[in-house]
Amino acid sequence: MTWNNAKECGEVLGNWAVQALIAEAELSPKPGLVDPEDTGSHADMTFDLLVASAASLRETFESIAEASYLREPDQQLREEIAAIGRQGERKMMHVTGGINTHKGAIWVLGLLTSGAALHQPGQDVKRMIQTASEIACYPDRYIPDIPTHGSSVFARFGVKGARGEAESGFPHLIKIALPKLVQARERGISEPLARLEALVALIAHLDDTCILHRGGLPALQMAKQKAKAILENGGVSMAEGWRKLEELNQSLLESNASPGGSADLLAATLFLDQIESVHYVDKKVFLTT
Ligand SMILES: CC(C)(COP(=O)(O)OP(=O)(O)OC[C@H]1O[C@@H](n2cnc3c(N)ncnc32)[C@H](O)[C@@H]1O)[C@@H](O)C(=O)NCCC(=O)NCCS
Ligand SMILES: Nc1ncnc2c1ncn2[C@@H]1O[C@H](COP(=O)(O)OP(=O)(O)OP(=O)(O)O)[C@@H](O)[C@H]1O
Repeated sequence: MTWNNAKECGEVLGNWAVQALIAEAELSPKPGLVDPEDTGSHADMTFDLLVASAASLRETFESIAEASYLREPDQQLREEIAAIGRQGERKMMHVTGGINTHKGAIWVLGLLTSGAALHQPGQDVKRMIQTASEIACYPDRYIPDIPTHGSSVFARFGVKGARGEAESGFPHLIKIALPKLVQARERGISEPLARLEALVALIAHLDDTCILHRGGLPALQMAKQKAKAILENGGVSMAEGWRKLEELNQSLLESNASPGGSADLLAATLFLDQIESVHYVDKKVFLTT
C-alpha cells in the first residue's frame, strides 16, 4: 500500500485515528475511565459523549494528515498542525458543551497522524513515532499563554505530562504499551484483555497529570502501585489480577482520579497497531505473489 495523494492519506489516517478513539472508549471495564458500563470518575462525561466527540474529530485528523503529507518536520509544520489541533479542541468543546473529552488525545494522535503522513505506509512505526516527536520538539510561537491543568501540575510537581512524553520520543508507547500488547496477544488471551493489559501497564508507569491534578501524589502513587500489582499477579486474565483490577478501579473512584493520559496513550497504541497490521499484510501479500 502507498498513498496515492494527500486526500487519500488524510481519509485513511483520519479514519484510523477516529477508530482508535472509539476502540479505546469501547474497551471495558477500564479503571476510573468512561466506558460503555460506567463513567468512572467522570461526573460530566458519558460513553455516548465520548463517541460523539471522537466522530467530530475526523476532519481535524484528516486536515493534519493532508497538511503533513510527505513533508519534512520543521517549525512551520509544527505551527500549522498546532493551529488545526487547537481548532479541533474548539470543535470538541462545541460538541460536548464545554467538556474536555479528548484534549490529550488530540495532541498525541494529532502528532502521530502527522508523523505517519510524513512517511509512505510500510515504514517502521518506530520511525513514525520518532518523526512525531521531532515535530513536537519545534517551538510553537502561537501557543496561548493561559494556565492549564498541565501548567499547574508542572508548577506543583515538575511533571511535564503530555508535552514531555512527546518531546522525549513517546517512551511509554515504545517501551511499555506496544510491547505489552504484543506480549499479551502472544500469551493467547482475548483481544479486549490484551488491550486492557496494555492500559494497566501504562497506568503502572506513566506520570499522568490527569491523576496528579485531581488526586495529587498519593493518588498517582496508589494507581501505579495497584496497576503493578495486577501485572505481578499474572495480569488481567488471571483471577487474582482481575481482583486487583477491581481494587484499582475502586481506589480511583474513591480518590475521584482518572488515568486520562494512559487512556490517550492506549488510543495511540491502537492507532499504531492498525498502521503496523497493514504493513504486515502488505509484506505477506508481497511474499506470496
Ligand atoms: C500539550 C497539550 C496536551 C497541552 O498540555 P497541558 O498539559 O497544558 O494540558 P492539560 O493538562 O489541560 O491536558 C493534558 C492532557 O494530556 C493527557 N496526559 C496527562 N499526562 C500525560 C502523560 N504523562 N503523557 C501523555 N499524556 C498525558 C491527559 O489526557 C491530560 O488531560 C496540548 O493540548 C497542546 O499544547 N495543544 C496545542 C495544539 C498543538 O500543538 N497540537 C499539536 C498537534 S494536534
Ligand atoms: N475513556 C476516557 N475517559 C475519561 N477520560 C479520557 C478517556 N479517554 C481519554 N481521556 C482523556 O482524559 C482527559 C480528561 O480528563 P479530565 O476530565 O481529568 O480532564 P479535565 O477536564 O482537564 O479535568 P477536570 O475534569 O478535573 O476539570 C481528556 O483530555 C482525554 O484525552
